Amino acid sequence: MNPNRMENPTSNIPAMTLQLGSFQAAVDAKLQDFNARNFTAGFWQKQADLWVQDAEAQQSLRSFMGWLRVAETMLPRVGEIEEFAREIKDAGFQHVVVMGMGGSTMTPIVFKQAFQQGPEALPLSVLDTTNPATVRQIEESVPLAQTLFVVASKSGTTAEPLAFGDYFYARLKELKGEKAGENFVAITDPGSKFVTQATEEGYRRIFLNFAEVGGRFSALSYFGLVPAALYGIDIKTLLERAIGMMRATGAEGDVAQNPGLELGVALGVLAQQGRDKLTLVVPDNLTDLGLWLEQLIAESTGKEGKGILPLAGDPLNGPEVYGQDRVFVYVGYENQPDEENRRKVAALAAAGHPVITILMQDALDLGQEFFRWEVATAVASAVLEINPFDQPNVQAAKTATDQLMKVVVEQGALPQETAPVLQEGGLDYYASVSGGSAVEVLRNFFGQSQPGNFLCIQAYLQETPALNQELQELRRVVQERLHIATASGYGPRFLHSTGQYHKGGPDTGLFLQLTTDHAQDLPLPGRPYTFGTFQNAQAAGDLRALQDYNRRTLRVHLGSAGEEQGVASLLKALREALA
Ligand SMILES: O=P(O)(O)OC[C@H]1O[C@H](O)[C@H](O)[C@@H](O)[C@@H]1O
Repeated sequence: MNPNRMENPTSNIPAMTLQLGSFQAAVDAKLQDFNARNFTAGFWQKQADLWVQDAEAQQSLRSFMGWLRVAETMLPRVGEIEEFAREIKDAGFQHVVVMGMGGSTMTPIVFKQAFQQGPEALPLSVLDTTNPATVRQIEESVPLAQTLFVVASKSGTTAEPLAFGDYFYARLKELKGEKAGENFVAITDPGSKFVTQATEEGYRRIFLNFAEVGGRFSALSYFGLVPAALYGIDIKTLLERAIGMMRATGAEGDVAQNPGLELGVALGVLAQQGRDKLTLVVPDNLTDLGLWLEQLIAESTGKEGKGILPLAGDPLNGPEVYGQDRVFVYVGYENQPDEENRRKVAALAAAGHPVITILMQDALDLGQEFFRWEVATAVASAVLEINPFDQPNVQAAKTATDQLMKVVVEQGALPQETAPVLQEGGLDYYASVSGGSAVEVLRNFFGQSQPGNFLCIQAYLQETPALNQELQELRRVVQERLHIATASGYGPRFLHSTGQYHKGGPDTGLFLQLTTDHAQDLPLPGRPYTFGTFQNAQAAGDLRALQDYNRRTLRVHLGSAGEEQGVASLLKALREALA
């Protein structure tokens, strides 16, 4: 590492190159306009009228800007967190499972992929799905009595983390009786209801985070740092590099060039010009950074019919395949050639697509990058004149799910479904389009596609490498035949991420929901329903919410065909439908 890094931190900011082609002039004009309005100074002073004009919205916006200086707040607490990590190791723990949704677990997911486990540290798993097969898989893969469960929920009221906590607490009680709490840690906001529960259940430790730091902006707070320290990451350096980026973006006064402002203005202006699909290209060891960026950008900007749609994992192809709605962002490492990706991205730039490139020195630069992207997301939201810190349409799916769960509690099962438009080969198709065969239903559904649209696969299934491959192939077929963007997410994870954009952003999505019968379901202790019913209710609730927003939806229930086999049949029909 460069020994001068802390003396002059801004000199080590990872290189960012913007190749904006014909969009450069519009971006420059907006930058000039922002600079003339002293945007950077106002930004750090939390001047809410830079975003919205409504007084109530301004007040709410200001109250969620604690992330601006959270890295500085956390730096003196590094000792406390590292001491805790040592205590856990000394107590004989052998594994850590972080459980939560959205912003509360996305950062550990990135860390687990981007870093090697530290030599003195513990292996890490993350649970962020109600899928019973996944819960079971995690349970079977860890030594339960020697596992530390970190329940991470800012609000302390999110249904999933509370269910995960209750499930594993009951399992630990069977093993350790009244001492079960020794294996549990909470990260939550002061005063949340969960603080009371965790205290009553004798949790080993409760880390109180900060009310003014929102979930998706919490990477550099306890939510990101406690799992990072347990996994053996040098959190001091991570924070120091984030502080370097704070300075570069004007935390200590004016700067000649502000990398967060430049990125944010570019993304905001490009979106206004129709380049609203932010297509992420990363090397294999950074694919989960794509998930982190998705939740940050989609949930912050996807509202009021506007927004930037970040796409993680959209197949990288030749320029002729893409429409005019793309901006490509490559994030990689200076010293990692990643030749194929870089060559393809260069071809896209040469063909006139806007391309942004960010090269990090090593994974610890993620500290800086989290902060750069947080600033850029807030800036892009100012260009779009929206409040980046609320998520008004996430609630729609939660409310619909809650209503369905009420029926489950009262009547013992989810309400009867309407009949599918088609049943074929063990698969049930539910859609507003009809057809006499799967091929026809798919042809009619995708026949609605227009330039600038996107396919969104919503898989309420067990994530496996084989299924990932199949879904990727499905995306490739749609991308190559229809020339539209493709997104894919596992439910309920994406509900706490891109789900906001799906309902609050522009009406350009074609939503393909995949559900299954849960062959090996798991009961939830103290509740009259199973994980499987919970996941099905989440799928049904979100489908209802999407339909309430008049989105185009197709649900394919894979039934008991087996998930991989079911998707394989669907893929076969899709190939024929789009031939
Ligand atoms: O941390 P929690 O309060 O449990 O919230 C978890 C997630 O829930 C919601 O869906 C929000 O839209 C996300 O921004 C948040 O990260």
